[in-house]
Amino acid sequence: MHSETFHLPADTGQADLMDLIAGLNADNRFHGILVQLPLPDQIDEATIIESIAPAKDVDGLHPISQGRMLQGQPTFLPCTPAGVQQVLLRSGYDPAGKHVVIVGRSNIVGKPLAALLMQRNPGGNATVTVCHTRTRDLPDITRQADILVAAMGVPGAVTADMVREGAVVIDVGINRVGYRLVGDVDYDAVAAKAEAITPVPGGIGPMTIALLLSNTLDAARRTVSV
Ligand SMILES: Nc1nc(=O)c2c([nH]1)NC[C@@H]1CN(c3ccc(C(=O)N[C@@H](CCC(=O)O)C(=O)O)cc3)C=[N+]21
Repeated sequence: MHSETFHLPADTGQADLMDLIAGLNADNRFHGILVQLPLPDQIDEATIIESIAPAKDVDGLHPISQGRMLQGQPTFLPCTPAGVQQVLLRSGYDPAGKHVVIVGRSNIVGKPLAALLMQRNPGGNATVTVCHTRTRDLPDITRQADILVAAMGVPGAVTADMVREGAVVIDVGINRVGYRLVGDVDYDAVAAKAEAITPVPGGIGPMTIALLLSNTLDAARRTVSV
């Protein structure tokens, strides 16, 4: 597999980044393109993501990919949400009929995960609640979760009092605290209550990478027609 990383200076202008993407869109040595987020302030993220050819959008963040996903059509699924879905299915926790509470509404995790898990599709059929910074009585709602997904990007934000005994807890957080990598869940205390929990590191992060490779393989096989 051929792969290249383009490290650009932090002050790169929008036009230069667009030029690079246009070149990669047209270069048939590359089946997939991922623009690492977040981008610096001088660059408009939405414009950049929309400049990626949908056929190479292995990150699943292009509005065409997300629109197709929302409508339940086959497309590149965003890697972290698809990784969460796979870890649930492969661990025996089909979300169908379950109350999934997602804390966090980012374009890269919370919003697309909600769309994915509510689909009338295998791996979907969940009842989904999305919580965020303006949610009132957050612990009240998280305690109703059969499956609780922490995706707010705040280290240790999900504490044991927020989790129902026997819940399944998915920690999407990747936070660097000093030299340590920690999730959004207060792991030890929550693990004592949960039926199952994903650790950080060694949980959803590696699943995200696996789904990125899976999408890239699909792109190379052209199984996704876009
Ligand atoms: N367009 C875009 N798509 C992304 O998917 C995207 C992004 N931008 N920007 C940054 C975040 C973060 N992210 C991670 C994926 C895997 C690990 C991972 O595998 N971490 C290892 C540990 C790695 C270590 O120890 O440094 C683990 O959790 O076990 C971490 C972080 C993807 N992101």
